[in-house]
Amino acid sequence: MKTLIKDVALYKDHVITEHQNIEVTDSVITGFPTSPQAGDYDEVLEGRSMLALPGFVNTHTHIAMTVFRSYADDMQLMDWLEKKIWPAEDKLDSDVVYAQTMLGIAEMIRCGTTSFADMYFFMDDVARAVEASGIRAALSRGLTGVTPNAQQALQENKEFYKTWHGKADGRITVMFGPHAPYTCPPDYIRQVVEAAGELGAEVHTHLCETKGEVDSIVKQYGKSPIALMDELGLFDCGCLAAHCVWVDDADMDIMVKKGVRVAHNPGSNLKLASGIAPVQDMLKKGIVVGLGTDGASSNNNLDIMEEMHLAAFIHKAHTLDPLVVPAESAVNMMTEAGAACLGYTDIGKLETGYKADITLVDREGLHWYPKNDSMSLLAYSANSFDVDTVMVNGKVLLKGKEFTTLDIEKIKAEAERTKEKLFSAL
Ligand SMILES: CSC[C@H]1O[C@@H](n2cnc3c(O)ncnc32)[C@H](O)[C@@H]1O
Ligand SMILES: [Zn+2]
Repeated sequence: MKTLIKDVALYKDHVITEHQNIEVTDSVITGFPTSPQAGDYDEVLEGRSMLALPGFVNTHTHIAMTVFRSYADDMQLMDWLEKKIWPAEDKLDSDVVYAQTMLGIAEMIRCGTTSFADMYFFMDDVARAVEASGIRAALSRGLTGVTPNAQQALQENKEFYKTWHGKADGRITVMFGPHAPYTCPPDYIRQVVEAAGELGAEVHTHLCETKGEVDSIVKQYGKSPIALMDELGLFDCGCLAAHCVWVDDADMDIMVKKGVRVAHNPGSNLKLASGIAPVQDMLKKGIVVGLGTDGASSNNNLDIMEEMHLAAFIHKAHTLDPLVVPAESAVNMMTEAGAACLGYTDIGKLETGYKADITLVDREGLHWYPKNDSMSLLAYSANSFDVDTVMVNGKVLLKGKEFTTLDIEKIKAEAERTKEKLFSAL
């Protein structure tokens, strides 16, 4: 199958060049022909007025938490988790998780996302939804060491890896998902490290999200969560760490040394009043920082372009420095750096040999005029309604802002049905 994306503005090597063509063969970008003949292609996508970007990456979410959207607002993290979310999550089942995951995937595709990192429960159902929808994902079974099912959950993560890693034409990869230092005591982290190490799997965790978390870990163990996790070997697995709001210079030096990648979730951090991560310092030190939405209950949507806007804005105000997180840097976090966060080596760039995960953004909205700098317009003016076309692994999932494969009315109905079922059990 050969596809041509014709006459499109191309984001490549961190710059945007007008009037380019992209050739896709099966699942891979195979070139940028200068005079392509339409007759040589099975499918031609008109790119005039569009901007082609590497597919957007949501580096941290709990996808099926769509069911808890607008269920528990205006609370701080631990209150929110302990009083509202964890009791409700006890009632989840595989039917709810599948339906809500499909809803979340549809929302992400509509916003230009081509891959995401998830940590949750009923992960076989999440994987089935990823497989069916055509999106790409790095999935982990959420693990807590303080609950009675700690050992069973770890066993499930192992089985989940064996069943799904590399499946769905390579669109699914599996990580281990130790939830956080305050739910995973040292001995449990050691077991996770051993299990992940045996399989060669990476880990996805929450770290240093709130000041309270850091204070209590320092009090309990005499060191920061970052230093503790380093000592326990978690970073030697290859680690994607969500939040990292309350990290200091010494922590960041460890993160640089151990190649810890950060999922920055500005929307969730603002809504849960957790704080603002020192992203400008992380970037200066060379830490890979991607963007995440976190779950739809602490955001309250899965719109990664909104996170890009927030990232491009809040750090300027927080540091009183308008030069931090410039437009290109914010776009890079949503694309190339995001892909690196998920451990991908052939995704995140529009280059020959890379997987054809491509998002086309329509530049005809009034907010794209006058036609000044496209990078600036994308980072500061655009919104996800501008997303026109989404391709994952060479397959078009959204075209002309319409879904090509998903039955959206059915997805909405199932989301309603399973929400009713869950809440009637609470
Ligand atoms: C063990 S599966 C994942 C677990 O994480 C919870 N969660 C959702 N958002 C956050 C957050 O911002 N910080 C910490 N934990 C979070 C989710 O509800 C699941 O229980
Ligand atoms: Zn989270």
